[in-house]
Amino acid sequence: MISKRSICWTIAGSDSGGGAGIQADIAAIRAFGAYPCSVITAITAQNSLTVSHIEATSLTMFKAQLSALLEDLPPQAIKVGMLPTVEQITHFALFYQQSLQPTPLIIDPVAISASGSRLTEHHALQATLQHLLPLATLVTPNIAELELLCGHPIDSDTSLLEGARFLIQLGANAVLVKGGHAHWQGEQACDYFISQDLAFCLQQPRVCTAHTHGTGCSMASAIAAAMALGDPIEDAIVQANAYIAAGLVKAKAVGSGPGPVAHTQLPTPARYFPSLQTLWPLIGDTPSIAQQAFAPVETQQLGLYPVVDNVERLRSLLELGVTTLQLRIKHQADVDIEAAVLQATQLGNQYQARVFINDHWALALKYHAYGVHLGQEDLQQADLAALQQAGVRLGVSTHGYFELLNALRLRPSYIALGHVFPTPTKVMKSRPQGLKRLRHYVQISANVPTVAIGGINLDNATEVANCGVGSLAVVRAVGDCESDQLATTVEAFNRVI
Ligand SMILES: Cc1ncc(COP(=O)(O)OP(=O)(O)O)c(N)n1
Ligand SMILES: Cc1ncsc1CCOP(=O)(O)O
Repeated sequence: MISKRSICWTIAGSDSGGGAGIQADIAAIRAFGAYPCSVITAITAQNSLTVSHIEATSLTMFKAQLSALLEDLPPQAIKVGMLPTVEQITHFALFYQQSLQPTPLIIDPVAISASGSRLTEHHALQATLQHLLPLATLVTPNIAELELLCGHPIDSDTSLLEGARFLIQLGANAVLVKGGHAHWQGEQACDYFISQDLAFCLQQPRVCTAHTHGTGCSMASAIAAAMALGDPIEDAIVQANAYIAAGLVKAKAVGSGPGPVAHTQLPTPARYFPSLQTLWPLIGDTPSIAQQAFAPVETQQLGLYPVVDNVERLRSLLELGVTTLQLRIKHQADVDIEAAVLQATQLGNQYQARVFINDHWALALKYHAYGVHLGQEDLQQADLAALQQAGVRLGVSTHGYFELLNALRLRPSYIALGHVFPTPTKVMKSRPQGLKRLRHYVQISANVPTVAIGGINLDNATEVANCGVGSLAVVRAVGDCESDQLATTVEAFNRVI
């Protein structure tokens, strides 16, 4: 049963041809597993060749739909497509502020159909800029829509980014410019995401097809659906990008003109997932990036991976034959960290084990540790180029699709995927990812060794291992063991992984 918690509204026009507008939105929202509710703003008479007639819904009917839904089916996210009249735009802006804020609001600024027909009143553009954009969690223009909104030609990455920045200056929280028609980009199509503090592009080989009808509507709805289900905006965008890539590959003609993007099932196969490029200069930051892959860990199967906070426990585990370990010392003011890193590194060398140092990359570099484990925030401070050149292995934490792509970009020695289950060990900003996502993340990680972490114990270790991960990282399952139980616990994990 779909719970009330995953209701996603689409506020858009009906496409009688079935490929775009409300019809596409409902298909995409359903495919993601959210529950679609609709507010119809206009009825269009169209087929795959042309739009022959448009009638805006009366303001009374528009208001009635919004009120009916609000009363009984409040949304977890909203997608707005075609709003054909100024009065609909101004009414919705007020209604959203009074009754719906801060529900995520994804605005696809539809103004012209793919066949070239104008879909909105002349003054609708100005009203969108003035009333709607400042409320947007995300605006998702294509190149033609961005040109209309910002009033200058978009014919290069530079003009595209200027256009996106203009929308942010108007108050939009974030902008995703879809690069499907950015032909200067050549064989690769890039979707650009820009917000105040993050800028990245998602790159895919361009799919050569004429059957792109409904791509914009479906993309914005997919993002809204993923957010309704609780995904953060970056993860929603990555999934929507993969969903559309798969939809374009599978798209077919239905009438005699361009056919609609296909609506596929999730999870989408790994080959449809984009690669990520960061656009650091845009937000005034240029962290060090290694040019080459990090030194390998020599195996896809790192096995049991205890994460411990003291050198004595590390030594005991080495004596029991554990070959992958991490020293993770946090918030222990009385500990001499440098001495602990040196000892842990020396013990690792002595037992020929893989000892990773959490966070303290400069000390790991100084004492030439086997490896370092870093979180996503740490990646911006660490001298990654120096670590890679020194042959220090790199493990990276990830907590979702976006962070996974960000980690893959660095070609690390392993990728940690978590947290799989709830854990009291650490205050987490993200949700538990669960086994279904874990399995999907392993597929997307391709040949990079994977490590699962978070809430793993002997009761659930087998089902986690069955997701295809090469390693199980545990804090409590080994750290909380009495010394006399340590050997039995290690043996039990070794039988699983
Ligand atoms: C294998 C492995 N995965 C994740 C972590 C988490 O590290 P932590 O320092 O607690 O947090 P972030 O680095 O993810 O911010 C780990 N230590 N080991
Ligand atoms: C450090 C860390 N990073 C993600 S979850 C986690 C804690 C895992 O601890 P436990 O194995 O006790 O659940």
